[in-house]
Amino acid sequence: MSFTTYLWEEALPIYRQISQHPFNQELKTGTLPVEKFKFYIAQDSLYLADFARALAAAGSRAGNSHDALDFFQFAQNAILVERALHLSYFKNYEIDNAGTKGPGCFAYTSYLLSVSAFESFEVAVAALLPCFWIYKKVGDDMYASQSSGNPYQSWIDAYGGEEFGHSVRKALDICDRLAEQASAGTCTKMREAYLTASRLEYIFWDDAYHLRTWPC
Ligand SMILES: Cc1ncc(C[n+]2csc(CCO)c2C)c(N)n1
Repeated sequence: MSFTTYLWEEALPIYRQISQHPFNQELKTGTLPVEKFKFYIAQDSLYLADFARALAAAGSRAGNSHDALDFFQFAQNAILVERALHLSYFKNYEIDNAGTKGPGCFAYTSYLLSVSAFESFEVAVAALLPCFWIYKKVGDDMYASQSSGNPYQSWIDAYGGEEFGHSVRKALDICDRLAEQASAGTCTKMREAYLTASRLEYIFWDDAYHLRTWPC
């Protein structure tokens, strides 16, 4: 069994909760209240800006130029996605300001930035992987059961598409190759990082669903 297949199985209970979360169920059927989608989009634009920095920081510490280039390309892509979000969704949904990070977005971006700066490349790759893989699976699931006239269809199309699938495959292959060469101790840290980032993905959606901001 490949390392990433093992990761998927270990984190399956978290993925199931994400996939069954009312935010994603209502996004899929198009019944998600618009203020929850707007909250999510604004937080996601703040997330993507830091996610791109984390990808570039991890890439700068890659062991070879191929992996570095892939991570720099992922970083470039995250910035382009963020820009597209601003141009289209911010305009369509009349969001004039992304505001500041809420608790889940803050926790997730702070975690990815610190792992990418202070842990090994291997552990950083494992922490950055759920962002790709969980979105691919969530996107595929929504793509497969489309409801006609869904106002959120363009969001679903972005993550269910082929081009995105190619990036996910690359990230998975890098993670598997690194794990094959890593010590048992590093593999344990990779698993922990993957699980932590998966839980933070859950919290990100849960915060949007409950429009959660700081308690004080
Ligand atoms: C909270 C949150 N997690 C994951 C993604 C998905 N995502 C963002 S950028 C990118 C590809 C980078 O090249 C992917 C897969 C998101 N949008 N928001």
